[in-house]
Amino acid sequence: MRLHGTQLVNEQGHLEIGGCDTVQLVNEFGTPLYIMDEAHIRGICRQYYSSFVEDMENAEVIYASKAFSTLAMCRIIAEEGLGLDVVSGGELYTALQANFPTARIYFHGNNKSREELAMALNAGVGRIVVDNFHEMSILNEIATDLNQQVDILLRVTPGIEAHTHEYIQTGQIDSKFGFTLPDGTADRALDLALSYSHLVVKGIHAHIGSQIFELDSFRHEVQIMINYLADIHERTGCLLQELNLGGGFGIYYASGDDPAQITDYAKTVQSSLEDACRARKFPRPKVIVEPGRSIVGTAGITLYTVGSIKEIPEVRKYVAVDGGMADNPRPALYQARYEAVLANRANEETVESVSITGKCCESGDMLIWDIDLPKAISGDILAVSCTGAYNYSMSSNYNRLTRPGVVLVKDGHADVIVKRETHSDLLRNDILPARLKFLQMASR
Ligand SMILES: Cc1ncc(COP(=O)(O)O)c(C=O)c1O
Ligand SMILES: N[C@@H](CCCC[NH3+])C(=O)O
Repeated sequence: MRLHGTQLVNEQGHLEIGGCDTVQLVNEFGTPLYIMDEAHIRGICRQYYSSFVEDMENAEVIYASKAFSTLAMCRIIAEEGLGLDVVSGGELYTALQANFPTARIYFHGNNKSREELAMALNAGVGRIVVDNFHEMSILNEIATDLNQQVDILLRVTPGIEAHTHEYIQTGQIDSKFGFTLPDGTADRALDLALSYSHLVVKGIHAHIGSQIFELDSFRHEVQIMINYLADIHERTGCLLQELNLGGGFGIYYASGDDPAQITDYAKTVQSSLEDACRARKFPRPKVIVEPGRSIVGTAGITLYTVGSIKEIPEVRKYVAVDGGMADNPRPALYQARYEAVLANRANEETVESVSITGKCCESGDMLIWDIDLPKAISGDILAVSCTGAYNYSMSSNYNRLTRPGVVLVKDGHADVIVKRETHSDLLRNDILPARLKFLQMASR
């Protein structure tokens, strides 16, 4: 397993992260357990800040909180000077409860409700990224009622098919997101938005997908978007000066993944902006990027305890852990690949190929197919790496499994930032109607 951030193997042969021995973390907090490496998250935020905000003129980095949203994470992002992308009332509520500076919040989503839009306007979020005609009209109504002028970006679908899993492509024409650019829908949306009394169009947004390695996809996106801004200027006289390019920058999960550096990504954006603006004689707009996965993905690991082991001679050896698709649905959803190590025996030679399965009642509940490990025995601790993004945030209670806790580690300190759920948490919203209570007592 490739080590990331502050991870190392210590003298006891244990995996360490944030100065904490993972075996001790398990003794203290149990498994399954998400661990987040604070120094690594902050280091990546700083790389983004210096490559975009400091090295480029007029740029902003906003963290896509869908990747991992908690109070502590919102605080870290605020402290690092980044903005925040939220896509629901829940993500917005989390940010507000963390006292995140509201002017730095961008509100996304393809089906925002009236209540969510009103919540965003009352909170004073910086930008609403308008996705569709329905939203535009209700947003104008709410803004009129509140007597507010609302700064918006229009989300356009540029017609780019980025090389990534089809479930996480978003820039292609056949997408639920945004106003289609090539067929003129985006033009109609802009004209309508300009006619609304309480909407102020500041710029445009696109997001072409996630876990993208090819920098050319981003270059292509910049060209299309600058051309579009220049077309808008020529057609309407309206000079829009904000260009949000979305997120999507890929990370390393397993061998074969070869992501570029954040600095290369920034240089690609900068040079393609300059080229495209020069070609169209268009003034360089403010550029915004909204990475999620690449800020937290490699900063997280998940610790599990090995339980049952099933060997089918000549076929496969299944090593089962005490979590699975409920805490990490990505392998089942996107055939995502992960690396892992036995955290309590991290120096040992690998001797066999096994497959790591979870404890859900599904054959597809696999975390890793075919991984080389030392001979695992029940009680070993398995650490799966690069689980910081879209794991906790996509976790579920399937099979009534309790969600793991999240521990933030730094310089030998370990703080619980999300409590482990208990069985009673599972019932917190259950209600037994009196009729059923009666039936239950009668059946005893
Ligand atoms: C609008 C938007 N912005 C940003 C992101 C973050 O993407 P990523 O986590 O790939 O950086 C997403 C997710 O794909 C998104 O839909
Ligand atoms: N949830 C996806 C990424 C989609 C991001 C949001 N548009 C993943 O885990 O890879």
